[in-house]
Amino acid sequence: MSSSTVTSTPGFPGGTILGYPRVGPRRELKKAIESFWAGKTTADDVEQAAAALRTRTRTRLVELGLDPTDASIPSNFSFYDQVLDAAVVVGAVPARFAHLVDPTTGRLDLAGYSTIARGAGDDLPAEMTKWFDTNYHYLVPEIGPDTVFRFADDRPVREFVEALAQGVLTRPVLVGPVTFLLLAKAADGAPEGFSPIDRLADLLPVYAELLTALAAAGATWVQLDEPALVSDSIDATSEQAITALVQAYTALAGDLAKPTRPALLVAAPYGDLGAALPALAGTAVDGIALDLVRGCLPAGPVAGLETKVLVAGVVDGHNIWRADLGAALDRLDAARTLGAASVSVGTSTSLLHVPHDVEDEPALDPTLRAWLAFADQKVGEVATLAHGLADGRDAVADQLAASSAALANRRTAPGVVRPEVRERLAGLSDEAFHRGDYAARKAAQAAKLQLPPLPTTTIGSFPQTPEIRKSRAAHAKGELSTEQYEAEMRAEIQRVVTLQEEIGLDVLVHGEPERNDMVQYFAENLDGFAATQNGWVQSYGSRCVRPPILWGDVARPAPITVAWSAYTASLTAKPVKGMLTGPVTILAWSFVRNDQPLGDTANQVALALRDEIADLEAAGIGIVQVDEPALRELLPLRAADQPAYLDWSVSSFRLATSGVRKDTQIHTHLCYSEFGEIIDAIDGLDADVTSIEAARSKMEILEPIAEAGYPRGIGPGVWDIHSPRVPSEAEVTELLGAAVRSIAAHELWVNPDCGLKTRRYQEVTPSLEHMVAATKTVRATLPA
Ligand SMILES: Nc1nc2c(c(=O)[nH]1)N[C@@H](CNc1ccc(C(=O)N[C@@H](CCC(=O)N[C@@H](CCC(=O)N[C@@H](CCC(=O)O)C(=O)O)C(=O)O)C(=O)O)cc1)CN2
Ligand code: MET
Ligand SMILES: [Zn+2]
Repeated sequence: MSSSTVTSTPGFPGGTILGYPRVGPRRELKKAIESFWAGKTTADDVEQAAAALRTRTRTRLVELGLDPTDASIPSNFSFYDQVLDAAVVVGAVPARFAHLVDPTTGRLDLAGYSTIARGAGDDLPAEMTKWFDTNYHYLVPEIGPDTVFRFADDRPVREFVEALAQGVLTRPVLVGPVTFLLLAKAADGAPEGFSPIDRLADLLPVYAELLTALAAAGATWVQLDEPALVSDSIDATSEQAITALVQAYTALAGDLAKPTRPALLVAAPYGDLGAALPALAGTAVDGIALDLVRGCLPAGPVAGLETKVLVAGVVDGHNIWRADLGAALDRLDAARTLGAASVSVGTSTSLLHVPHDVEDEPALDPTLRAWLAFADQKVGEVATLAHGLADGRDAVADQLAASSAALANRRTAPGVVRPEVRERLAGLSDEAFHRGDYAARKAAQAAKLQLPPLPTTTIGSFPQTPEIRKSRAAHAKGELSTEQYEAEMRAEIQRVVTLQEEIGLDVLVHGEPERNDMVQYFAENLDGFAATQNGWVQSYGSRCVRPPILWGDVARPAPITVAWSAYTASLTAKPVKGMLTGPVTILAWSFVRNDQPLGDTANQVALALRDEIADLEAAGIGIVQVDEPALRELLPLRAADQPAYLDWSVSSFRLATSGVRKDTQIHTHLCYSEFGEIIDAIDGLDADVTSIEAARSKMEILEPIAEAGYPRGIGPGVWDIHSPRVPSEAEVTELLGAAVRSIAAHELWVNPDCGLKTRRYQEVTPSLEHMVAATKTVRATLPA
């Protein structure tokens, strides 16, 4: 503990942020890395683009008021994902990728790194899953008893040196060792009962080595992100996690003395540390960053904090509403009562989850724009609050007044409250949430739809080709008339229908060519939402989304999808599945108003969807899929908060889908595989058919479903569409074989893991052909 007594760091008096967007305001990194993947540029070109982007970020952050000399500027760059980066730094490349590591340098090049992320040839990619309760995805590390940890890549040191050479003393950001291991899965072949966290003692020396190297390069602070400690959903009991936390930071901070190591800031974004806070405060780390937007403030002083910097995360890194600066200053005053050596202003999470700059949205209504803060505005808020904290509220009186005025304006602006929407919701009876007996529905649907056993279908989208995107961009710019644009989309639907008929699929889709994104599209067609032009946020790797802003009461001014689905149905004798995005997912992938409970907002969206489904049914569409891939994502990280969430989320889905006749088949689709824990909620949705991701985890998901005796239709994905790999017919046959062994064949559907929008036809056509051929093989094995 000797090191902490020599700490005299004042922390970050000008404020700090936990991280900043990495893809660039015009998605520069996405463009650079995708052209490398396409073989059009070299790894050096990508490195140069990345270095330019890092320089731009640092310059911008200094301009916005962060201090370039006290390590308040984080360095959190990544080519794809920070969890994969951590694995690469500590040498934990799964054995199956060992051939990608250069035997002389012991390093992975950008091509090898990309292969782990995306797969290539026979190399299946690492598993990908959601990062806490966000729409960001990380690559799951694979750790076994024999994984050799070594300091394999000094990229964090090189990036620190690069910044220093440009006059900016950055704070390198790394995924902390405890979170890294808690998020990892046991490598294939690990013995029963083995858990990656068992390897903590072997991993810590590598982190120590890295910290030592960073200190030698001149780093004064390093940030280690430990969000696993705010979540009960991670695969460890909280006592185990806390024990690991104490072990880790006793070793890294207590046993390793400064200046051999930099000061350590342990960050706990996304929620509340709970009992982990006093435990962490008892170690010799130099700073703790708390999420004071999602988390609570302890009631009084915390023992151990008196030697530490407390970074008070009062500016929301997860949403885009302008901060209530007065309330944030109150919170900072309260944070001062915890007894820390000093309090610095911070963001609650990295700013990775918000777009760059609200000033880059010229088309946004100016009234709405005044309510918003994107990453750059949030850095400004941090600087203002730091000023107010240091010099008193009078010093920032103008900014406080502007913040209160924006809030007051938000409360009273037209459209924020629409009485007719509120009255319709208040008048709903219990009946609006129930569909009636499944067995009767199943019989009515079977009689109407006449499908073969193991019906084949897709999840909705077909490839978003460059031509489709160009047309949409031209239409948005006014260069292509609406008439021409819609004619092109109808021609695309015609092609997609013909292809599905040729391949022999049983339930057809229209392919969603007219949608820029499954949430943004609906937001653009509903009242109460605003869409952005440049508000890109990284979702995974090079893939980005522009989350819409849900600012007012939601209503549907006119049918949205009906004409597209009806047109599709006119082209084929096969059943056509209508395609909507569910209320929970629309909320999860938007920036949602924070002035009323999420459940109320969800029900407003649900009513709009209920009307859309009624119109689809009236237009003769017999199957409607309502996607809820984000149902798991919004699940609160603390177990105590989960039942209330599951209650409103499931109810809103039922409100959307319960208005139909019993012979109308409702499908839903959920991505991601850890559904064991929400199996009851999936059951509660009461959908007739549910498709889920299963291929990347080799159908492991079927076990909890079979154990729970799940009673309705289920379509475990047999093709991992997140990878450009084409699965062989044999591979699909094997996955389907596994499925029929655990799920009753009459409830089993055959489909890919997810939509095909990110894929190319050269992958889609053979993969779907393999899927249909494999289905025929497996059908032949079924008892008559
Ligand atoms: N919101 C959301 N979250 C989600 C998913 C999802 O589908 N939506 N799926 C899961 C996985 N995440 C994903 C996230 C993004 C994408 C994706 O494909 N994103 C696209 C952008 C989609 C989009 O907004 N497309 C627009 C804009 C396309 C574009 O880049 N246009 C060019 C111009 C066109 C040209 O000349 O090529 C430009 O703006 O520069 C459109 O089609 O209209 C990308 O990164 O490339 C896929 C999956 C989980 N979370
Ligand atoms: C992320 S879930 C995607 C569902 C949507 N229907 C699609 O096929 O793209
Ligand atoms: Zn999906």
